[in-house]
Amino acid sequence: MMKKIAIGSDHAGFEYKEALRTWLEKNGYTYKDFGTYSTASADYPDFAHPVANAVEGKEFDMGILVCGSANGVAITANKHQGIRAAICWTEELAGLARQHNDANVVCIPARFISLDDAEKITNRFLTENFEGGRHANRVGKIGC
Ligand SMILES: O=C(CO)[C@H](O)[C@H](O)[C@H](O)COP(=O)(O)O
Repeated sequence: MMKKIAIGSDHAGFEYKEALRTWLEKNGYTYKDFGTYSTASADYPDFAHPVANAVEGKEFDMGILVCGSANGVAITANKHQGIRAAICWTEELAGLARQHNDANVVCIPARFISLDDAEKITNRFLTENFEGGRHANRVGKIGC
């Protein structure tokens, strides 16, 4: 069964979010777009909190957040008890965020990576499995 995805960005991530929505559609994912809906200046917590709430509430399986550096959306999402948000700027980091950290939100720095890399990161994050074992113990100690 395909995962249900919550996606959001601020203005700096808007164009990549739009492209990632197309990528999600092409690849058969169901998603909800939590905004922003234009390149007008916007505040990343207004989109990161709703995406985090949707994943935390188990309405969606995973989240994708995009802003300029990915720092703002990651800091915001990680305020939520059930969220493990990881900033990923390579495919390998996306794989590790899933394998070792069971991350459930990927945070993409649109101003620092290519769109092609953002798509590869998204694909890896959504398809990689958590390894469990020693990592399950460590993730358990995070407390979320
Ligand atoms: O992480 C961020 C903020 O902490 C993001 O990179 C924002 O997208 C960035 O700050 C937006 O900057 P702008 O100068 O308002 O376009």
